[in-house]
Parts: sequence; structure tokens; C-alpha cells
Amino acid sequence: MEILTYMEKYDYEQLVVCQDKESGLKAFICIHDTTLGPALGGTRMWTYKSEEAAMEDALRLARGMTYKNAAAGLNLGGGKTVIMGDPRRDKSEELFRAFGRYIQGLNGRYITAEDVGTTVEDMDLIHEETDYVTGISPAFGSSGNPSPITAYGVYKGMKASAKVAFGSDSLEGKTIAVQGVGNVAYSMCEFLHEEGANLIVTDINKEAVQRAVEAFGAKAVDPDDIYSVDCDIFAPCALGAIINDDTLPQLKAKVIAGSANNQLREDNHGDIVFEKGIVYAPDYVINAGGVINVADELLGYNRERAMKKVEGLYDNLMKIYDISKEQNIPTYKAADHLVEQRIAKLKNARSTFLQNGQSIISRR
Ligand SMILES: NC(=O)c1ccc[n+]([C@@H]2O[C@H](COP(=O)([O-])OP(=O)(O)OC[C@H]3O[C@@H](n4cnc5c(N)ncnc54)[C@H](O)[C@@H]3O)[C@@H](O)[C@H]2O)c1
Ligand SMILES: CC(C)C[C@H](N)C(=O)O
Repeated sequence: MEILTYMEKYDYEQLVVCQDKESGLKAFICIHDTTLGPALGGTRMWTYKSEEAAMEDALRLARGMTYKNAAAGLNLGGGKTVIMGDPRRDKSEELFRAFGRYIQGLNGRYITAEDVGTTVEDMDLIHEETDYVTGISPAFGSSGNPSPITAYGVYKGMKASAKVAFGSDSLEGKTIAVQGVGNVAYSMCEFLHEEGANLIVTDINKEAVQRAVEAFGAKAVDPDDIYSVDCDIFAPCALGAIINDDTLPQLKAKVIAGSANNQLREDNHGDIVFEKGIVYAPDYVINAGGVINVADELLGYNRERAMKKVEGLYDNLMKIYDISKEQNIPTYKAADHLVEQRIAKLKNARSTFLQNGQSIISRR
């Protein structure tokens, strides 16, 4: 990968490479765009096949956060970190504290939180070294684990998508195929089960599958079989790029609505989804609940205010579905246009000089 060429193509601001031999930290912090405010995005810890794969993931995820934060109406830019390592084996106090010092060195340009492979406890360790971290323990006045709030937002967004596809937003009796039953998807399944949906689940972690089978009477299938099951809604809640040339011909669902980031391998897969008449909830719109919740901490956390915004994801998606219908364009394009317009307009509106270049958040 020609890294600077790639960064120029998609307008990236900064890529920070973190290496600390003593703690074993190997990480990439990527800041995509800070037009709207400091870059907020989670930290993923994962066993990447190569340094290049980790760096590419950080870049793709950071850009996704710019779009997510802008679409959710937040005054925040987009960034993300990936730490190379096995979250079950390689975590330590010194690793997260070393990482916290790298974040502190960015002096507020980047603020982190949880993502795949990291927890509230990890954020607390980062917090030992920097204030630029959210999703820490509620004892610090924080909002805690964002996953259940993300799950609630996805549930609401799934209802909006069902309304468009089936004429009613009730999920009672609907069959929903869930890929990955980790932190977000388990909470999401609680809402779906309560509403009377039938669940089909898969995960590469057998214990996660078992937990969902026992709690929700879910039917379990092997990871490769989840795409072809008979279902109304496919909910991708594991990793990205799962809507692609191999999986699309297998899908029977009328709706794709899940929490995973970067679900479309390439944009053209969003075009194919549209041509097939599948209602696709753009990932960064439907899964914004967690970031909305942690972002509220920057204003002094108020759960009621945050939840009101998360409820609004239903309407945010409806707006995108309306634009998609009116303009006959795929939903991912409708969402991208809205975001790009917001950023362009605000770039202009925020171009006047301010003493010390203060941002709204730093004034609170
Ligand atoms: N946690 C949040 O608040 C949040 C917010 C927005 C988006 N997301 C996104 O939602 C997704 C899930 O996040 P999470 O926090 O629940 O992570 P998690 O690690 O708790 O859950 C992911 C699950 O997917 C499983 N998995 C991985 N690869 C798989 C595969 N090929 N087939 C089946 N299962 C597989 C894992 O074993 C794990 O159980 C991620 O893409 C994440 O970026 C999370
Ligand atoms: C800020 C975090 C809650 C970010 C979350 N992992 C996301 O992808 O939205």
C-alpha cells in the first residue's frame, strides 16, 4: 500500500505509529478528519495477520468514524486505534498505560473509547495516563460500557428498516440472522427476543453461541452458513467487509441491519444490495448509539439527553430511506451525501479566526 497516496485519496490528516518494546504495544492511531471537532473513535485490539492489515483497518475504521459522528449530528471528527495483539492473552496494565501516553501526546486531537477486544477496565487503565478517553467506569462520572446503548440504537434502526421493507416496524415473528453474538449483539438479542423475534445466531466463539441459545432459544448455525439461512433480516454484528461478492448471492434477507463497522467490502456492493431491493441500513448510521452515548461525557454525562439522541436514530434512518427512494440512489450513497454536505458547509462556517483555535468542546 502506498500509504501517503491512500491518505491523500481519502483526505486523511494523520497516522500515528506507536511502538513500545517494554510493554509490547504495537498500535496505529489514525485521525481522519477534525473539521467538526476532535476525532473520537474506539480502540480495537485484534490478532491481525500483518502490520499492513492492522494499519489498513485503522485507516478504514477512522474514516468510518468521521462519517458516523457527522451523521449522528455530533461536533466531532473521526479517528480510531488498532492495537495488534490477542485480547485474551496480550493485555497488561503497562500496555494500556503506554498507549494512554501516546493519546495524551496528541493533546486532545484524538479521544478514545471501547471497540472490539477492549473493555471498560482497559479504558480505566488508559485513563491513568490521559483524560482523552471515554467509556470509563461510571464511578468517574462516565457513561460506562457503550455496547448496550449501541445495541438499543441498532434495535431502533432495525425497526425503522422493517417499516420500509415490510410496512410495519414490529419485529414480532420476524426471523433475524445474527452474525457474531458479542457485546453489542447479545444486548440487541435481548430487545429482539423480548419483542418476539425468532433468532438464528452464529459466532466463531462457541461459548458466545451457547449463551444466546440458552438465553433466547436461538437456533445456532456454523459461521459460513449464516448468509444463506432463511430469514427476514440479516444482522451483521461481527467484523467488516461481510457484504461482498461471495456472500451477496447467498443472502435471502430483505433487510440488512446490524452493528458491524464497514459492512460493505466496496461501495459497489452497496449498489448491488440496492439493485436487489434489499433495505440496507448504512452501518455508520445505525450503529452510532455507543458513540452518541460516550460523546455526551464531553458535555458532562446526562443519560436522558444521550438516550433521546439514540432514539433519534430511527428518524435519521428514515430520512436516508426517503432520500434513497426520492433520488433512486443506494442508501449508503444517500448517507454519504448528507455527511459530506454537513462537513463541507461547516468547514466554511468554521473558517473564521478564533483566538487559540478553541473548539466548542474545549470551552465547556
Ligand atoms: N461496542 C460498541 O459499542 C460498538 C459500537 C459501534 C459499532 N460496533 C461494531 O460492532 C461490531 C461488534 O462489536 P462488539 O463490541 O460487540 O465486539 P465483540 O468482540 O464483543 O463481538 C464480536 C463478536 O463477533 C465474533 N466474530 C468475529 N468474527 C466472526 C465471524 N467471522 N463469524 C462469526 N462471529 C465472529 C466474535 O467472536 C465476537 O463474539 C464490531 O464491528 C464493532 O466495531 C461496536
Ligand atoms: C466510541 C466508541 C463507542 C466507538 C465504537 N466502537 C464505534 O465503532 O462506534
